[in-house]
Amino acid sequence: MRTQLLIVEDDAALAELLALHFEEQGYGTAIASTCAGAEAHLASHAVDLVLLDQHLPDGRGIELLRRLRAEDPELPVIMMTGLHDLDLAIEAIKEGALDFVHKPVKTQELELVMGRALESRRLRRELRVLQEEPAHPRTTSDFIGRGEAMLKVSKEIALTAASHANVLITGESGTGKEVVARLIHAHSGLSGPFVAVNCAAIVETLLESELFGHEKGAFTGAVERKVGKFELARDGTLFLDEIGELALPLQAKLLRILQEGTFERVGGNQKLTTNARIIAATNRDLLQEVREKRFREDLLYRLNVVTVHLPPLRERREDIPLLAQALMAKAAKKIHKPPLHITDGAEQALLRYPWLGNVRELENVLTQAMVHARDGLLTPDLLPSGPGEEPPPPATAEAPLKSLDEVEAEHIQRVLNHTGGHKGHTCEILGISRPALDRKIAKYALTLPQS
Ligand SMILES: Nc1ncnc2c1ncn2[C@@H]1O[C@H](COP(=O)(O)OP(=O)(O)OP(=O)(O)O)[C@@H](O)[C@H]1O
Repeated sequence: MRTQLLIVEDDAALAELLALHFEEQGYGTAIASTCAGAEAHLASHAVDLVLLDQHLPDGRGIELLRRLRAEDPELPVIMMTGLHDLDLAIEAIKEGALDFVHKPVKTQELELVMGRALESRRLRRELRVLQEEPAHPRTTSDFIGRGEAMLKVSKEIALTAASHANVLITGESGTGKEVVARLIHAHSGLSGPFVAVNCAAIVETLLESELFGHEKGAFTGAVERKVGKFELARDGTLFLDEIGELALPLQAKLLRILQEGTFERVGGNQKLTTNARIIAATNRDLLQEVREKRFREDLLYRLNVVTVHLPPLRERREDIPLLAQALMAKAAKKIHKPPLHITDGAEQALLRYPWLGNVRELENVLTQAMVHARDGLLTPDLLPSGPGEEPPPPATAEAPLKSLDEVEAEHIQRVLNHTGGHKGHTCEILGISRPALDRKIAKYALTLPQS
């Protein structure tokens, strides 16, 4: 996507010269000869950088700069000032201009200054994204999975990464969908950031502005213009987690973006373009959701150009020992306690356990064990299925087959027993929210042991 430059200059010959020069350099350019013209252009076009002259027929450039900064504090503006106008240059910087160049403008100097301005904007954007996002594995060595099932996944990641096609990652909660999305991004060669949005964590009305941004005054509380995740993910990846939770009106909007590559901020009429690669994830069966008319079929096919399926941990138990080591090493850095030595008994327990909350549950159980361990050993009593409790029956032909509900009820009860009925810890281990736990307790009439 071309970088869009707005030249605000009333000297038509100079404006044309600059426009021509930067068009040749690959920029998209527009010219405004007045403050009013510049503001009108900015209200209806996406602009990456403004070149602003001080003397304009309907006002001073510095005043326009002040208004532009109030409207959008992230818009980079470069002032063009007279050679001896040092006071003005200083004032412009104070008002938030990123830089200034003296007139007569030398295009080479301007190129340098513009390059710096765009780079600083990119870094600021990335910094903001990093501040918003928790750290996650970025390299394949952080991704554990040596068994058959995960080798297949690794191969899919490698094949998918460079294609830039939209990807749908499916798998139960906690199987590592976000880890895989980040790996695909890290190996894609895309220059922009990885931006994650959890579609289930934000109420529908706010999700729209989170995704698309909003204009100042678009609704009560919109005191400033907000840049949405689609804009932040420019040249990068937008990770839409729990896409199955997206409400139907937003599904329609998302479909339009995927078809046309354009969108508008909430309360705005400016058509913005996006080139973000979309990676979506879900723990739902989207085909079933389509059959039940809760998910748009056309959207599913747009998102699902490539599918990566992550099997549940209980179907790749061979990875558990290695994962346990890696997850303890990771937790050690967070809680400042050393990783534990896994005893044979504990390894057997880890291999038997159902892990309905998958890798996240394993991570939480091990972190808790590290907190409680006394002698550097991981022993079975530190794990939810400790001594005194019956291990799950082996899956032989004679063993009675249980429904998923029965297994779930039994498992949640076991974790509740382990935490002494502490709901917060139980949620952490299971990787589910507090309301979800309360619903399950009511549904299965589970009992809360007193600690
Ligand atoms: N293969 C793996 N190797 C190392 N760590 C992993 C792996 N898979 C998952 N994890 C870790 O397990 C935790 C859960 O992973 P992640 O958040 O990616 O799961 P998810 O499937 O996106 O979950 P949800 O559906 O609940 O959003 C994270 O802390 C992640 O770092």
